[in-house]
Amino acid sequence: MSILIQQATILTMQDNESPFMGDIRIEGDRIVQIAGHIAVQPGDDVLDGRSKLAMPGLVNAHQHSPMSLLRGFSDDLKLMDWLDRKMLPAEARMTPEDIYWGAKLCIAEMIRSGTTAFADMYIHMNEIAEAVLETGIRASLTRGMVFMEEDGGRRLKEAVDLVQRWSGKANGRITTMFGPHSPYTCPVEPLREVIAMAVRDDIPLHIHLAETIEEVQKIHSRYNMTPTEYLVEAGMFEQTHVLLAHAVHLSASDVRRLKGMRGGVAHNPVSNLKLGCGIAPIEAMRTEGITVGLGTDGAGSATTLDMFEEIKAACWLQKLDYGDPTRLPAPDVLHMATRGSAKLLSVHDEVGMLAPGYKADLILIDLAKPHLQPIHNVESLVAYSVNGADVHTTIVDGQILMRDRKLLTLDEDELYREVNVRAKRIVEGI
Ligand SMILES: CSC[C@H]1O[C@@H](n2cnc3c(O)ncnc32)[C@H](O)[C@@H]1O
Ligand SMILES: [Zn+2]
Repeated sequence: MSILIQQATILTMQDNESPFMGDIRIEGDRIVQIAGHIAVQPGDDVLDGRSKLAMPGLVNAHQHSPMSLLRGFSDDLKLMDWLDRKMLPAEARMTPEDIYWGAKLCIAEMIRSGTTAFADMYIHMNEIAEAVLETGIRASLTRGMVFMEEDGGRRLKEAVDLVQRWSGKANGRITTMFGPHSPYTCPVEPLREVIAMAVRDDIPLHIHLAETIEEVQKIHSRYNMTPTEYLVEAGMFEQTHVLLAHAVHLSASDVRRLKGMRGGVAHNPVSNLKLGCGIAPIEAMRTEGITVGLGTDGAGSATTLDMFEEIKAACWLQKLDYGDPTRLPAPDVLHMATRGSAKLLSVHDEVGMLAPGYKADLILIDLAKPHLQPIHNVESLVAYSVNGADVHTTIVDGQILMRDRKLLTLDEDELYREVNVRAKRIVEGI
């Protein structure tokens, strides 16, 4: 199967390369050529790129995909109340089939808004993997582990099974991590056990860190440390790649401690804003050379999975925090949402950039709209003006998942019927 995109404005996200007009040839799952003009070959599926911008698909570095079923069910609460009183009781009622449909709802929204890969942490991960397999998106899947009660090793066994069963599946679209949920739900013994297993088998870790001031207080009263120090003391950063979600409440010395870490931080500005968590010190992390990517968190908290909203919110927060509009400029935030997040998912050697040899994970944005004209600066336009509804075409692994805004791997009517019935049953009486 070959695809030829003709005469698009191309933003490759390669270092020091300005946007230019040209063609992109895709063969199988890879980009094979990018040039000013590429001849059509027999059998090519030709996509008209005129008035469109081709860029790498966005990578959502922190998600809880089935929480799309809980979007709008419980808003305007503090994180711990929201989790304990609303989310956990609802999750206890979710069947594996609910998880499957919730993940599909989430994936539909992501494909529609230009996300081509995501990092997920949840329960019943086999069903999420099935949804990823069917829909064609790329994902790094993690069985989230809360160790506050003895479970006879069930969660850890499920995490190991996920890795063994799904790593590298779907032509490499599916990868896996281990997911101890957070410092406040993982006492040191099981945490050390997971870290040792991750080191032994070279499996990356995905964990929430320092999301709220309450978490900082809790960890301080339990261990007389910051949440970051707690993970450092447990040996988390010694030999493993770690994806840290949130990292809002880091002291200056916490940031220095993370310098040189493998992996990095998934910044979730919309969720942090909505839950009133605080502003993550993104500019300080970047100064220390820490990789920062962007994520949404689950739709239960963020409400939207549109990464273009995260891009805007990330810029606005750093500018506001420093009282300085030069902070987190457009090219840097786009780097975070593509190459930065791809690094957090350990796929940066083939995802996050448009280049020959890279995976064909890309989007076409329709620029023929009043809010996207005139075009002075493509990167500014993408960061500050584009939104998810402007995405015209989404391609992952060389497969077109959305064309002219029609989803090709999902039946939306069936999807909306299923999720409405299931969502109502799950939340009833909570
Ligand atoms: C055990 S699977 C993952 C677990 O995480 C919960 N969750 C969703 N959003 C957040 C958040 O912002 N901080 C901490 N935990 C969160 C989700 O409800 C699942 O139970
Ligand atoms: Zn989360």
